[in-house]
Amino acid sequence: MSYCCSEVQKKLMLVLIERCQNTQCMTAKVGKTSLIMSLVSEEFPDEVPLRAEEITIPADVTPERVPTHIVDYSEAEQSDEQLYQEISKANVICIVYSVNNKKSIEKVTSHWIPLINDRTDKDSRVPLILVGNKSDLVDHSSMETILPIMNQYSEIETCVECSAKNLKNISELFYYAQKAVLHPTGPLYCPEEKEMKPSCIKALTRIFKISDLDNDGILNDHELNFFQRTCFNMPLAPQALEDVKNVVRRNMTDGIRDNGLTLKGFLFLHTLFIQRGRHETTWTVLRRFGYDDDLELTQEYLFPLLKIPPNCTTELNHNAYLFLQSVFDKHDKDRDCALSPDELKDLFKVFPYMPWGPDVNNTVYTNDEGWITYQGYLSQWTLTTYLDVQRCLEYLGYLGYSIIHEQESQAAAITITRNKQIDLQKKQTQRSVFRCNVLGARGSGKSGFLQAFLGRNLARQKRIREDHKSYYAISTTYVYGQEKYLLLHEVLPDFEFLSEADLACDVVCLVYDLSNPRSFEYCAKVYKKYFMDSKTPCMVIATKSDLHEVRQHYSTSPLDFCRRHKLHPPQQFTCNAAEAPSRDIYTKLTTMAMYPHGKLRCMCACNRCTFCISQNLLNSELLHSVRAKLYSVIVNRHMTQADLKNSTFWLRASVGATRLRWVTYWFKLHNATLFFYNKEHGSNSDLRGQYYLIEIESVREVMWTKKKHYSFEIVLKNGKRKVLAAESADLRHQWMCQLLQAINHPVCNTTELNSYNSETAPDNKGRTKSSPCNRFVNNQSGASDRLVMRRHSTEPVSYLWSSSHHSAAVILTATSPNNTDVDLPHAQSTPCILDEIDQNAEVIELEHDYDVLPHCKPLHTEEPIYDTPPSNRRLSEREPETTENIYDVPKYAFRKKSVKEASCATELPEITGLLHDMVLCLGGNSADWVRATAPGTTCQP
Ligand SMILES: Nc1nc2c(ncn2[C@@H]2O[C@H](COP(=O)(O)OP(=O)(O)OP(=O)(O)O)[C@@H](O)[C@H]2O)c(=O)[nH]1
Repeated sequence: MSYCCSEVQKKLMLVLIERCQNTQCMTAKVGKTSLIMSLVSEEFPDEVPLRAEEITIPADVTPERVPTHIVDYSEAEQSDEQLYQEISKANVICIVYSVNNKKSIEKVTSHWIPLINDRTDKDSRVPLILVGNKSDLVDHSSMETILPIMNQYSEIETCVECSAKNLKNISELFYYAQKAVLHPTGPLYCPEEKEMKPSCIKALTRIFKISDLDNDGILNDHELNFFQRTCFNMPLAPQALEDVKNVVRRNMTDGIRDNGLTLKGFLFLHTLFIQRGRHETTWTVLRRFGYDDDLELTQEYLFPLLKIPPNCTTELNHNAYLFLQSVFDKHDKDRDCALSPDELKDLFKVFPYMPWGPDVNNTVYTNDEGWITYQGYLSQWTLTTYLDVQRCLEYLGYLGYSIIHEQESQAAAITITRNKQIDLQKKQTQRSVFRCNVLGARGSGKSGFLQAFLGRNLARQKRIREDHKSYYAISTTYVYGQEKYLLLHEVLPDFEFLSEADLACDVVCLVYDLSNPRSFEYCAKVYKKYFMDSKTPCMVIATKSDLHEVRQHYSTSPLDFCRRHKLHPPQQFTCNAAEAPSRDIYTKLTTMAMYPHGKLRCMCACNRCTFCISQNLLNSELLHSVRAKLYSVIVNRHMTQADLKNSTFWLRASVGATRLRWVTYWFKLHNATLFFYNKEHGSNSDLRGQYYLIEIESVREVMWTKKKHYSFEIVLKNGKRKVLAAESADLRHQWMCQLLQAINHPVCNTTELNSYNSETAPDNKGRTKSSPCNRFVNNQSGASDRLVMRRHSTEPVSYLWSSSHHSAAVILTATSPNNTDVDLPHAQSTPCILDEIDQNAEVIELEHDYDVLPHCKPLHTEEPIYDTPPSNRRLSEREPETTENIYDVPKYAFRKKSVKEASCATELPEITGLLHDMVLCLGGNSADWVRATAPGTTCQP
């Protein structure tokens, strides 16, 4: 990767100075002005002025692509004051001496270096380049004299011998000057201590943690290759990888573990590069991960430009959820689907500070131990994105989102929703997050209402410390099969001063305590003052319904008030129950937020209008029993429940960002949705996700060649595929039938399916067997339309949604073959097909076609829904950005090194990546060289 001027926002200033203070030197001028003239005109000038004009070399003709100002200094023309000024402005200073003039060499240490150092801070010394001009006049090198000086002064970056007359090494001199500025040693390395500086170690440690995709403390081959590609945009040859590991192995005991690079080994490699004068490799890595010259993350990296138009909100897109899921998975070491305090600390180790305080635990779902669950974790990210998108971008930057997901910037994680006014006009929305402001008098039960959304009853709420209280609560709800986030915000009860933020929301919740006669008045007043004329839907909630209801001291009763203002009748609510409070009310609020126009249809409880009549019908016992009958008839036609009860139903799932692994879930087909759960007979809290059958295009058998797996594949309309496997051919057949039937496919009868049973079909070559005959496509528009219509037809049932799920038509048992901790019946006995997949290149090739599912989490948690909102499922098609590699390094130039190294200096290789570069640097005698220069050894740089 190279740096263009937009990446390195600096102009490089170069000051050339020479010794010319006494007569002797004046007669023996070292030729700095000639050097500048030769560079500019590409010929040696016969006559030179006392001082060259200040020149600027444009960025596009310099190797490092930064504009370079070259400033000449002449004692004859300039005062000391002017010289000091130029020194203070310079980014790099070239001290020119003449190789045939010993005195000019001596003056480097006796005059120039002390003069420059006196005018610069010790910690921010300007880099120096020693330039030995007139090499055409001698047939020996001045290096023997110069190298001890280089060792004495750490600020000397490089020494170059050149000839203005022969034009030898002229451009190289300027190249090194640029390089000294762009890839300075100072921030990286302490020459006195011969080790990397703490800030550099900190930055590289963060980089290591981000690159360690499975968080096992080592970079395995896959991760190293990914790292290599990310930083240097090219893969690493397997042999090169082995060579590097061998070098590290030979030089330190704990640099390699389990055939992977440990953090120690990683830091060792970088120390080695810096000592070898290959700072640019380390800088390339640092800059790729967002660091500037001071080893701070740049503003552009953390806060990319993102314009949010008015009336739009910000949400995370599918890609971002996938990334966050992989981050969660890699830190949830014990696989309990929650982050313990230690796991959370580990997750935020790549942050400069702890971003989540204890209030977060009261904002989102936690498990019984009070640890943030997977769903809680995603909810908190959703909340941050909604409320403070800049902060979200910053956090994503710390986690390395744009790097790991190969995006241009963190902004690629954000979806800016459509203007809300357009949503209102069109009466539909694509948004996934809806905000509900909760208002009510003091003590009316607002906090209780928020906490109840997180499944906490009153007894549990009483354990919350006052200083850990949160004014937000966020979780998911389902509205017509779509998962949506509902964000509740408790507004402080100050009637006179409600700010715009207190009022701006998608739905308002007016809360009063039915046991307190003075409670409703506040709601009525707030409604009349702020919401009566607004288009924001409102819902009145009568809290503490477990207590005795009293008459409200207000001119009208709450029910009459609601009727008069065409509001939904007050909804009774209590969180004072043994169980977790009901979630119905939250679903209603989300529905109102999604369909605000719906309030015109029915906000009454008159039992006379069409809406009320349909509502009663839909809720009627009769309809429920008819539905249940029909359902069981369909199910029983193809399978008995008993047949499937003991079946294992495998699902291919991706765990982490990169590895594919099989996990197993229990599946339940419910209406047009295939739900999958962590455990048998799972409830909402065990739900890991679902497929909407309407999204299924086809179902087909597949066969894994090496072992008998009763697999089949469902192909979604977006091209994604999911491979599932049952325990027997029969069960597979039944499942396929069931799914085909559920998608209204006519081609489903026992004979047809059996005749294409993969067990009997010969196919030894491919991973999967698929023929046109055993592929059933859900392309009947009629069928699809019917499903769509069915979905739409539920819309008028706004606010009447019922959260009750019908009992499972089909329940499959499942186990996680890769997780021996799983306490499930088939964990040991069921064959695992992971090995086969991993070994089979064909299978891996198909990796991108498969959707990613959350990893099986066997333990019970409180969370109700797991998967990311379907509306976010849009994968970016963008190609990864390509970057160029660094230019050639010139010949005959010496970076700082020992006499021994200098004597055998050869042309430096092109940089092609950390490890590749290492191998090239080391050459044939790599191991010997590394041993001689390893940190802590006696070799002097
Ligand atoms: N019996 C009963 N008590 C409840 C219920 N909900 C809340 N409470 C109690 O009512 C009191 C006030 O509840 P909060 O939720 O703190 O009320 P609030 O509106 O947030 O109060 P402020 O933040 O002070 O405005 C507390 O003592 C709760 O324990 C409920 O459903 N039933």
